[in-house]
Order: sequence, then structure tokens, then C-alpha cells
Amino acid sequence: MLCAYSHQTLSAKNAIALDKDLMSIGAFSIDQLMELAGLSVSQAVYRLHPLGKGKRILIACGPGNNGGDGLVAARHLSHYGYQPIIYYPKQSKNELYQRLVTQLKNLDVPFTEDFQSALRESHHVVDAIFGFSFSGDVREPFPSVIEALKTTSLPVTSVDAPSSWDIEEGPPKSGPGKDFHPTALVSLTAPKPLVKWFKGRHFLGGRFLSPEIAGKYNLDLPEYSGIDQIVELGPSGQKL
Ligand SMILES: NC(=O)C1=CN([C@@H]2O[C@H](COP(=O)(O)OP(=O)(O)OC[C@H]3O[C@@H](n4cnc5c(N)ncnc54)[C@H](O)[C@@H]3O)[C@@H](O)[C@H]2O)[C@H](O)CC1
Ligand SMILES: [K+]
Repeated sequence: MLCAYSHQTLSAKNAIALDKDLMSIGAFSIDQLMELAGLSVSQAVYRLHPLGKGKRILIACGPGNNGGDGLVAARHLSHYGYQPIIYYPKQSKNELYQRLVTQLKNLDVPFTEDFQSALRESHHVVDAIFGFSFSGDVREPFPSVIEALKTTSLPVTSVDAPSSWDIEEGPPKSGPGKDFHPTALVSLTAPKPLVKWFKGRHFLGGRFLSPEIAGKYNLDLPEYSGIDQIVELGPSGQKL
């Protein structure tokens, strides 16, 4: 059931339903949505961490579409002049992801299996491990990665959700994600309820909503400006 009043967040259930609507009513392909999502993430990293602050961006990618957004962001960051390095331990055999990997290899973007060493040599980390389909306890090989994201002194930008946070209930009370508070968050399409617990810089990205679909979910979101693919929000999703 959708709420009758306007709101600024999207439950996990509605995020999945809206994603389906974008591909049916909206006539988007998943490639297009992922490209726009990853482009938004790359713009947020550029805004938070201009090239002069250090070029080495470690991108941790999970097995699903959140990881795909990270792969797309890495390609754009490479074109902007950054030196991304990819940690992608559970690679999907799906053709879409294979093509994203090939595109990065064609740009000589390196892949690593050693997250901890890559972290020591990086200037900024993108957390594209889990998004709105995360549930349960974090499974291998990701617990030590989440633990490292929690304890690193580097800025961490999370894609759509801080990985390991419950989409509705926010930070976990135990496990590797306990007390994990990333520096920045890029909410895609609309913030999720977990933003109630988020305290850092917060951007909205994924500029693909039509008035019809926004209306169906009663979303009251800020306008993007000019050619921007992101718009900054308050930590809990308030309009600034
Ligand atoms: N409309 C949009 O906003 C769009 C958002 N995009 C991005 O897609 C993700 C959601 O993608 P999805 O594939 O549904 O799921 P996730 O990437 O969140 O994760 C699924 C993946 O993770 C595994 N998994 C789940 N729980 C665990 C766990 N406890 N431990 C280990 N592994 C786990 C699961 O098995 C799957 O393999 C959204 O957040 C956005 O980032 C689209 O790119 C574009 C449209
Ligand atoms: K994430």
C-alpha cells in the first residue's frame, strides 16, 4: 500500500516496485538506469573529492546492481582523470556486468583481490557493496571489508545505502557494520528510510523519474539544477 501523503523516502518494498515501474511504465532498460545511477555517483565523488585531493579511488563492488553502479562510476571517474581500483570479489556472470568489467579493463583500470592493501594506497573509497536488496547478516567475503570501511580514516561514499545497514531500520546493532557511518551517501531515485540515522553529506542521484512515477509513489523530491545528475540534501533527506 502506498501512503496518501507526500514523502521523501522510499521503503525497500517500494524501491523494488519503483525499479520495476521504471523498466515497464518508464520503458528504461537496466543498462540505462545503471548508467545514470553510476554517473550520479561519479559526480558526487567529483563534488566531494576534487582531483587535487588525490586521484586514487578504491571502489568496492558487491554482487548485485549496487555493485554495477560502482563499476559504471569507476569508468566515469577514470575518464575524469582519477585512478580507480576495483575490488569485485563476487563477479556476476550476467552479460551486463561482464561488459562493464571489459569496459574498465579496456581503460586499464586495475582489479584487486586484496582490499586491505588497496585501502592503504587509496585516497577515497566508494562503497558499492549492497543497496536496497541487502538483508540478513553480512556473508563472506564482505565482513572484513565492512569492518575496514568502518575503521578507515579515508572518506567513504556509500551508494544508495551504507552497506550492511537495514534499509528500514538503519545501522545494525551487532556485526561488522555496527557503528559504520560513511562520510557521504548517494541515494538513488529517492532516499530510503535508513537516512533517519545518517549524519554525513547526502546527495540524491538517479535522474530518471517521470512525473507519473514520482506521483504514483507520492514522492516530494528536490529539483535537479541544470545538467547536474546530483542534488545535495540534508542528512535525513530534507530539502536544503
Ligand atoms: N531505481 C533505482 O534506484 C536503481 C537502483 N540501482 C541500484 O540497484 C541496487 C539494488 O540492486 P539489487 O541487485 O536489487 O540488490 P543489491 O545490489 O542491493 O544486492 C543484491 C546482492 O547482494 C547479495 N546479498 C544480499 N544480502 C546479503 C548478505 N547479507 N550478505 C552477502 N550478500 C548479500 C544478494 O545475494 C545479491 O547478490 C540499488 O540499491 C541501487 O544501487 C540500479 O543500478 C539502477 C536503478
Ligand atoms: K552501498
